[in-house]
This record gives sequence, C-alpha cells and structure tokens, in this order.
Amino acid sequence: MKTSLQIEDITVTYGNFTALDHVSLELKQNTTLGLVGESGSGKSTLARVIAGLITPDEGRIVLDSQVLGKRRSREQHKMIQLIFQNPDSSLNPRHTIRQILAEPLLFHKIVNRSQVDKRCKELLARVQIDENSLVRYPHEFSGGQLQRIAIARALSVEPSILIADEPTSALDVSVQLSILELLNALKSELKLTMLFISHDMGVINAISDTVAVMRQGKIVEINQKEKFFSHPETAYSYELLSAVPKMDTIPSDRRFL
Ligand SMILES: Nc1ncnc2c1ncn2[C@@H]1O[C@H](COP(=O)(O)OP(=O)(O)OP(=O)(O)O)[C@@H](O)[C@H]1O
Repeated sequence: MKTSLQIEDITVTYGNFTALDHVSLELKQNTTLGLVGESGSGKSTLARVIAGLITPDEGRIVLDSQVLGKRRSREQHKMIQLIFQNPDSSLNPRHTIRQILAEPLLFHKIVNRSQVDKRCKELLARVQIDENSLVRYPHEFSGGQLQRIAIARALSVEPSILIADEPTSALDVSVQLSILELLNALKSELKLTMLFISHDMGVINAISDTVAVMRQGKIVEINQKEKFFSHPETAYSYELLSAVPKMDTIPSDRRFL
C-alpha cells in the first residue's frame, strides 16, 4: 500500500514573494505529522501542493516511489485527500448528503450505482452520523457534523494520505475534541498517514506523532512530538510554545498540554 510521502525541496512563489522556500518533509506510513507556524508561514500552500492543487516552481512530491507530476492520474489524485477548516464552504449546499458522498464514489469507480446507497451508509456510520441523514442537506447540520461528513467524503475514495488544514479551528472546544478522537480512531483503523495543520498547540499535541515548524516558507524544526513539547530545538518553536496559555488558565476539557 502506498502510504509514505516525500516532499522534496518544494519552492512556490507568488510573483516576487516566496511562499515556500525549498521545503522537504517526509510523511511516514500510519503516522500524523503536525504542521505549525504563524499565519502566512506557508502551511496551506504546502497542503495544496501535496494535494496537487498548486504546481510548485521547484521540487517534487513522491508517493511511494512514484513522482507525482504536473498532471496526476485519477488514481494518484484519490490517494491524497484534503479536508478544510470550513466544511460548509466545501460541501455543495444544493446537494443532499447522498449526492455529496456518491459523486466521488462513482467518479473514482469505487462502487457501481447499485452499491452506492449501501456504501454511503457505511461511510456515515464510520464518522458516527445517522444513516437517515442521506436525504438531508448541509444546512441541516452543525459545524461538527458537517466536518464529519467532509471526512466521510474524503474517506470515500479510500485514500492513504489525509491532509487536514485547520479542520477543528472553526469548531467549539468540545466538538474539536470529538473530531480529533474520530481522526485518531480512523488513522488506526484505516492505517492512514496524516498531515495535520493547526495553530493550536493543544490540538497538535493531541493528534501528532511528529511536529514540523514552518517559518516564512521554511521548515525550521522537525521533531518527535514529546521532544518538541519538552525541548524545542529553535528559539522560534520556543516562542510558539510560550504563546500557549498556562495550564491553570485552560478549561479542564481542553488540557492536551
Ligand atoms: N494565491 C496567492 N497569491 C499571492 N499570495 C498568496 C496566495 N496564496 C497565499 N499567498 C501568500 O503566501 C503566504 C503563505 O500563505 P499560506 O496561506 O500558505 O500561509 P498559512 O501558513 O497557511 O497561513 P494561515 O495560518 O493564516 O492560514 C502568505 O503571505 C499569503 O498571503
């Protein structure tokens, strides 16, 4: 199974501005890499490069031993799925949940038409959403439920790599926690490899095996999670961690640190 991803020397420029500057990272099979860094450091740009939505000026992405070229095959596209901060803007409001889940299933020929309903119900069960929801529309769900449906859609094509770009930032704290638990469970169950982007160090601590720190388009530290939180290697990482509120100011249901 293709589950390890190499990001090699990626550079992306927007006009004269260098958003990613020779970025190299490895996503190891069945692990979660947490990506942190201040706003504008290039995290979402990197997510988009990995997902094939932006072509880098330099560098390459290698999935297993296959270089992912400018034009990815359908198979290569489905291997890497992305979930975003605001599921309500990534799910078509005019489509029922059934239509939303059926589209990628049929496009990628995961199942045939006669099997679609069964598979849609299985996908909803996997993210703990009632199967009767198939006939409903996105506006009928809460933010946390919509994020679960977006996760179900991403999983529908059986990807090996899931990129989550601030997937919990728009959610209430208790809902954030339940989404993190779901993603952790899915990672184990489906042997997923994940890149998880967040500003929130508590969230990063809860979900990551390894942490990478970006600053001004460069990776400035890659470390095991425990080492990153106990002995960060750079002054910048230390600064990011120092900005986290002290334990006694954090509500008990939010104490990941
Ligand atoms: N299409 C674009 N055209 C020009 N500049 C862009 C474009 N997209 C992003 N940028 C710039 O590139 C830099 C990196 O943006 P990016 O969204 O990747 O950062 P980020 O670390 O994800 O930020 P945030 O945490 O705020 O989402 C920013 O300075 C941003 O303004």
